[in-house]
Amino acid sequence: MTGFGSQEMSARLERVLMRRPGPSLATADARHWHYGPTFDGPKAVEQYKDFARIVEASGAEILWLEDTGDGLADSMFTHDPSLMTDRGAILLRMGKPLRLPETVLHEHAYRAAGIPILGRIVAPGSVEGGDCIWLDEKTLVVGRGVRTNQEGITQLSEILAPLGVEVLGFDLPLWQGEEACLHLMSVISPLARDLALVFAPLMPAAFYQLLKARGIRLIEASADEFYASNGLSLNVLPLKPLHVVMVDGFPATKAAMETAGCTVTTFAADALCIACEGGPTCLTRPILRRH
Ligand SMILES: NC(=O)NCCC[C@H](N)C(=O)O
Repeated sequence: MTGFGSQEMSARLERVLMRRPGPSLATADARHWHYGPTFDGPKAVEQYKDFARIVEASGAEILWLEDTGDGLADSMFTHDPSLMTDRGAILLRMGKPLRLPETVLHEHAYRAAGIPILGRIVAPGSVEGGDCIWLDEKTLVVGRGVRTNQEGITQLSEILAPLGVEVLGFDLPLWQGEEACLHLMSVISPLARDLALVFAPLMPAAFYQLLKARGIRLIEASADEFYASNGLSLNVLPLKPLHVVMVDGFPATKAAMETAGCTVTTFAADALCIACEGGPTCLTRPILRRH
C-alpha cells in the first residue's frame, strides 16, 4: 500500500491531514478572521472533538497538525493549503492573506510523513484546495474567484500536465463579497462517483452543464437551508461513497441525500463551521482515498 494518492473525491477515506484547533482558535478575534455572530472559540474547540471522533470511527488514519498557539485560527481548514495527487502533494498559495503561512505547516507534515512534493503554486498565483474538484482521475475542475486566480490555475495545469491531467477553470460568482469565503466546494459536494449535492443558483453554468453531460446525478439542496447556513448545509464530507458527514440542523438537505441512498452522520457545529465559514470537507485534507 502506498501512503498517499487521491485524484477523486468520494472513495474510502483512508488517510487524512487534520489540525486540532486549540488556543489559536479559542482566542481568535472574530472580526479579524471574518467569523460570524455564532462564533465561540472554546465551544468551537469542543465541537471539533465530535467531528474528529466521527472521522476516527470511520477507520481513517489521521495525520495531526497541532495548534501550538501560532495564531493561525483558520488552519483547522486543512482542505485548502495543499492538494493531493497520485504522485504527491501540491503546495498551494492561499488567496486569503491571513492564511498564507499555513502552507508551510502542510509542507513539514508531508516531509515528515515521507510524502513527495510534486510542485507548488508561487506568487502571484493563488489556488485554494476548496476551489478544486476531481471530476475524474484525469480532470480537475477549479473555481476562479476571490481565492483562486488565473495565474494559479495556469501553474496548476503545468504541474499536472505530466500526469495527463486536464485542468478546467470556471468563474465563480462574488456572492457575499471579497471578505467572505466562497469556494467551488461551497456550491457542490460530491457524494459518490455519479452523485453530487449542489446549489445550482450559484454554480458556474457551464460546470453545471458539464456535470449533467457526464451523467452525474445532482441533488438540489434546500435553498432555505443553504442561505440560513451561509452555504454550510451543503458542505458534506464523504467517508466512503454514499456515507457522508454534515453539520446538524438541516433536515431537508439531509432527507434529500437519504432519499438518494446516502447514510448521513451529523454533528453540532454552529460555533465551528457556521461561524468560521467552513464545513466538514474543509476540515480535512484527504491524503489517501481508495476504492
Ligand atoms: N474549503 C473551504 O471551504 N474552507 C473553508 C475555509 C474557511 C476560512 N474561514 C476561510 O475563510 O478561508
